[in-house]
Amino acid sequence: MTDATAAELPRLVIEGLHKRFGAVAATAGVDLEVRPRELHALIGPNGAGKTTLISQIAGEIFPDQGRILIDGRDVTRMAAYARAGQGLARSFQITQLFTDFTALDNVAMAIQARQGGNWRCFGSARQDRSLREPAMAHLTAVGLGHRADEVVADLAHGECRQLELAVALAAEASLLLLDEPMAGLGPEESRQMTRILQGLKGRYAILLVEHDMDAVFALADRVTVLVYGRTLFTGTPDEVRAHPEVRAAYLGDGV
Ligand SMILES: Nc1ncnc2c1ncn2[C@@H]1O[C@H](COP(=O)(O)OP(=O)(O)OP(=O)(O)O)[C@@H](O)[C@H]1O
Repeated sequence: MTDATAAELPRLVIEGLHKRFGAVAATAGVDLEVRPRELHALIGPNGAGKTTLISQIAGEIFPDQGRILIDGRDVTRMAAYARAGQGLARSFQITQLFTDFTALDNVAMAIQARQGGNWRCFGSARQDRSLREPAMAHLTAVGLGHRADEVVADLAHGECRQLELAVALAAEASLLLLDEPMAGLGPEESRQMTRILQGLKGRYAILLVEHDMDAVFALADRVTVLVYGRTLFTGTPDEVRAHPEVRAAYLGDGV
């Protein structure tokens, strides 16, 4: 393989993924590719299977059929923690923040965990510049540098979202699964999160599940539309807006 072809290898490939819950086919044949440094949005009506798909990519549930490849490596049966070693991080629906610690502490702990450190020794590590400096850089990247010394319990909801993103970045993730980052945010917080994701775009491969169509169309390089657990269409935001079946199945509903 030449360097050029290696550079173009998709970060994430989903092939023919199926997952049933009893009678419900939550994922019923999904194909999807996320290219290097692409921000790829996943949209679809409620119940289309978006979260089920993200959970399979993260390794929290296993598919019945199909394959998941990260950087060409088959991870379909790999445990969730091992996928983190492949550069994968999921954020927003499952992240646990330590509410009695500061924003900076939370990010520093994520770095320490990534390095194989022990959180019980964290008190002494708080003063460790090798943790604090990169932690501050991640906080700054998500627009939270000025709140570094705030205890998490005192942060606003939107700021916790920003911190969760910093924690994912601290895990040295290069392939981010972002599950509804705008959920529960007010209009100004959503715009702030859109600006933050715009700043991360091009530095990471991102698969973004989001119902906020303004954010999706502002951010995405490409969009995949899921309907009834299947890939209906993948294209640029303009192609998705113009696609008759997508309009009928999703956008035409005034979503
Ligand atoms: N653990 C489960 N057990 C049974 N059914 C499930 C389970 N998880 C999801 N489902 C069903 O699978 C289908 C897809 O659900 P999923 O949450 O993946 O959709 P979604 O596109 O993320 O929806 P939303 O936009 O509302 O979050 C739904 O019919 C849901 O009820």
